[in-house]
Amino acid sequence: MALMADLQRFLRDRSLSVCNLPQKGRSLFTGRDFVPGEVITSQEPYVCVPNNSSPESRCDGCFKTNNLKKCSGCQVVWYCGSSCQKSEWKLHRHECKALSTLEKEKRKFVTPTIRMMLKLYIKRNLQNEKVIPITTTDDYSLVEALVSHMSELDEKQLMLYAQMANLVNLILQLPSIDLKEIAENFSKFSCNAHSICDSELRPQGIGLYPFVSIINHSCAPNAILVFEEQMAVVRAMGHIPKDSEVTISYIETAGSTLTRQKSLKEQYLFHCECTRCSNIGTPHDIEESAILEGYRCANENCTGFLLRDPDERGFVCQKCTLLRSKEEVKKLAGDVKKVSENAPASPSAENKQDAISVYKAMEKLQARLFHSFSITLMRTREKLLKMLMEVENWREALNYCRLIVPVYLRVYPATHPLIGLQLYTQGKLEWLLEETEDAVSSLTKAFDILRISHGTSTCFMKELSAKLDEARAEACFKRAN
Ligand SMILES: C[S@@+](CC[C@H](N)C(=O)[O-])C[C@H]1O[C@@H](n2cnc3c(N)ncnc32)[C@H](O)[C@@H]1O
Repeated sequence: MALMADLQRFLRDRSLSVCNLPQKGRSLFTGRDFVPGEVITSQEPYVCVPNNSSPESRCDGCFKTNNLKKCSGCQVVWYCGSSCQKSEWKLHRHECKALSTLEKEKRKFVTPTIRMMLKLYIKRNLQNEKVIPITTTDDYSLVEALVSHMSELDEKQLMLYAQMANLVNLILQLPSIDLKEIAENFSKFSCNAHSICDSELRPQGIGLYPFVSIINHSCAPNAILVFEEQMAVVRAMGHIPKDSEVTISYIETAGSTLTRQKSLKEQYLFHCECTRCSNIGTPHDIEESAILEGYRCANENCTGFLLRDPDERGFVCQKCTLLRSKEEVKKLAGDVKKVSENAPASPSAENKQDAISVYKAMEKLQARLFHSFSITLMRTREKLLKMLMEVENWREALNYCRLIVPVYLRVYPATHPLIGLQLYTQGKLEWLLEETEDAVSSLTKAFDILRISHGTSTCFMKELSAKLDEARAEACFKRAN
C-alpha cells in the first residue's frame, strides 16, 4: 500500500497518471501538455545485460567494447576496468559464484536473457535482505505487476520457458525458487523487456524497465524511447496535450499494416487498433501496402503502384493501367532470390568487396522488381551503405544515402530519429566530399530532428552540434573566398 501511494506521488510529481483501459490494461496518461522533445519520464534499469555475442563482447557495467578483461571467477562476464567491476560487484558476486560452479560445457547456454533472469532473482533477494535499497521505481513489485500472457502461449513456447527456468534453477540453486514463476518471468521479458540502443540506435544489450513498461504501443506514437547509457528516456515526439495516452512504438513501424500487426501479435500478443491500424483495408492503406511491399510499374518512368489483376494475369499499374505479367514478376523474383543466396548477412573484412558486388547486383534486380519506396530495396541499400562506409568508399556511400533518405521520409514520422541519423550520415559524407553547402543543410535538418528524440545535452548531440558549427564556418569561409 505504501508503495502504491509512493508510486501515485511519483506520478503526480511528473504530471502523469496510470489508468486501466479495458483493451490495453495499464496505460500511462499525461496530466499536462508536453512540448516536442520534452522528457516525459526516465528510468534506470531494474536489471540489464549487454549483448555478448562473439566476436564482440561488451563490458557488463558500461557496455563498452574496448580494453575488456574476462572476470577471472566465472569466465563469462567482461569488464573494461576496475571501476565497472566494482560498481557491479554487489550483484555479480552472487552470479559469479553460481556461474563458476556450472560445468564449462553448459556455460554456452548462458545467453543474455538467461543472465538477465539470474540478475533479476539475485537483485530481488538482495533487496529483500536490504543489501540494495528499494525505491519507488526500483522495486520487484513493479516486475510482479507486468503482463505475461502466460495463458495465451502455445505448448512449444511453454516448454522452452520451462527448460530455461530449469537452467536458471540449476545455476542459482536457491532453496525457495519457484520454477513456474521463473517461466512466467521469461514470458514477461518477451513482452516487456527493451533492447538498449546507443545514440545511433544500434542494439547494445537488453534491460527491464518496469515503470517504462507501463507505456503501451501505437504505430503512430506520440513519444519515443531512447537510451542515455543504460537509462531509458521517454520524450514527446510532438505536442502532447493534457489527458492524452502516452504511446511509443514497440516495433519497426516501416511496413504495411498487416506486417506490423503480425509482428505485434507474435511478440506482444495483442491486436493493434491505433489510428494507422484502424485504416486497414481502406484505399489509402491498400495503396501504402502496395508501395512499401509491392512491385513497380513495367514502365520505368511511371511511379504508380501495382495491384493484383482480377483475371490473375499478373499485376496492374493503378496509374497507367499497364499490366506486368505473372511470369515476368516470377522470373525476376527468382533472379533476386538466386543472387540473395550468395549475399552474406555479416561479411568479414576480407570478403567485403565481394559482398558489395553481390549486394549491388541484388540492388539492381530489386530496383527493377520493387517499387522505389519498397522496404526490401531500402534494406539492401542500407546494407550497401554500411559496407561502403566500412571500406571508405564515400562517394558511392553518399549516393546510396541519398536514395535512402526519401524512403525514410515516406515511411517514418517526420521527427523519427532514423531520419535524423540518416541525414547526419549524409551530412558527414557531403562534408567529407567537400559539398559543404549540402552538408550544412543535411546536418541542420539532422540536428532539428535529433534534438527532439535525443535532447541536446548528450555527448552525441554535442558532437553533432559542433560538427554543424564547423561546417557552417567552412561554408561561410568558402562563400567569402
Ligand atoms: C509493455 S506492456 C504495456 C503495459 C500493459 N498495458 C500493462 O498493463 O502492463 C505490453 C502489453 O500491453 C498490451 N498493449 C500494449 N499496447 C497495446 C495496444 N496498443 N493495444 C492493446 N494492448 C496493448 C499488450 O498486452 C502488450 O503485450
